[in-house]
Amino acid sequence: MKVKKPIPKAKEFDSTMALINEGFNFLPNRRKELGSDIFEARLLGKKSLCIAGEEAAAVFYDNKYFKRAGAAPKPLKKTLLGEGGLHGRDGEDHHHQKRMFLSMMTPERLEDMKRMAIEELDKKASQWESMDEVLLLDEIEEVLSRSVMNWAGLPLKESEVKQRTQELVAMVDSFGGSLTRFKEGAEARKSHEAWLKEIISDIREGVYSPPSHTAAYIVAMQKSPEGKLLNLDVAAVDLNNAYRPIIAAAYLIVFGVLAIHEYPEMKPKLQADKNNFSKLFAQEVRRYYPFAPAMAAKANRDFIWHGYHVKEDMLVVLDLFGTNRHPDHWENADEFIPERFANWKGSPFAFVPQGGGDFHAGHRCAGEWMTVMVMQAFFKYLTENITYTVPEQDLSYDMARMPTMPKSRFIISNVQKIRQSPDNIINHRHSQTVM
Ligand code: HEM
Repeated sequence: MKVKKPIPKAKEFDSTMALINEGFNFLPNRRKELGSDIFEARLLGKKSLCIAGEEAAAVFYDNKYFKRAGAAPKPLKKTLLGEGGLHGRDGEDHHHQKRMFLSMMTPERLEDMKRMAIEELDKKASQWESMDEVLLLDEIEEVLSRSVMNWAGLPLKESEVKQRTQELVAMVDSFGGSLTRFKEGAEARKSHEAWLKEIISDIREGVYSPPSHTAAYIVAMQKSPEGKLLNLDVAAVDLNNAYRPIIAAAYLIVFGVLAIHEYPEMKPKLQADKNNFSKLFAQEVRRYYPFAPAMAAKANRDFIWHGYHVKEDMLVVLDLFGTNRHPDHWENADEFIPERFANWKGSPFAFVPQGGGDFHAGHRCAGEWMTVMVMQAFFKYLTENITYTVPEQDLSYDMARMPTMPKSRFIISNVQKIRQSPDNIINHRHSQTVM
């Protein structure tokens, strides 16, 4: 970890606009310019400490030093995260709700999600065969949205699929500073939460009875440590948190398809899947391509770190994207090399595309196992079960847009199914193991 003393400051009086303009590169750019993995910057008018790397992540995810209450910016709560949900909780209150989320992610339930998603993908692929051009990002968003709402036990009517999918997509696509996307995300959240509140009320009144292992049932009937059902608004936010985020995997799946296109040697390796290559590939896609730029927390006490006095309530921002590419931990960090994961010793703090630390005790993403499993299964399906061509298009991606994706949203043509059934993917043994 590179630390310059005294801890340097970003050049701008307030760096919020620079963050919006530079996007994923803002934190890495400043670290490079300042020669330090720790620097001070003013963000949204608040003095903040920006940090990166394995050691930084270890401190950031230590509950002794940090809390989440009041850390997330307001616009994020109106769109991506919702208000009052798991992300902003601390201590036993957080642990209690986190246990609920993790109870949904049993191996059986993860298998259910993989099967449902691959079945939907296989149905879509049949339609793609008669289409001139397929907009892959949009199609995968719909596949994931249909399957995850089914997985979550929601009563989704065919006539509602478009609307509810668009709402999930608008919430996920809302961060990063664009006013239009913020407004769409906020509207989507209002409409989606209103729908979820009706469903939760129906479950509580016995009017609607999804299976007891589904997210809808679990959240509707979840009780606080004092034995009370969750407040309806909070229950809607948490139920949404239990399935909406899989939409983020659509962006990463499309980036994986981009990698397959740009590095032609990947396709035969994925098909052969020697030493579980598809898992290594999914991990490298999560490390290399940008999705979540950073996380914010607040210091819950005064403490000194690398000679810097972190004051209670100070905002601290961890560079997730930059940590995944930190040269201290990753050799040739800016190159796409799935094999690096074959001998990777594992670290809860150096590889943080979905947050770091411990699943139960901390804020590490509750959906990480599901994400890896779904990504791996999709990469296998897209290389083993169909063939397609990639027409001329703009596949570049804008690092200033958060979240980002290939500008063309990845178009494929001439799709042909080469297997009648998706069972080879559904029953594949190696993608059944989680992390
Ligand atoms: C590509 C897919 C995904 C990405 C990039 C992603 C990213 C993240 C990130 C960065 C965090 C914050 C970590 C922190 O607070 O320090 C998080 C938390 C969370 N994620 Fe995900 N996530 C993904 C998929 C999922 C899925 C599929 C689910 C559930 C089905 C999910 C549920 C959650 C929940 C409930 C939290 C809050 C955990 C807590 O505060 O304790 N995520 N995710």
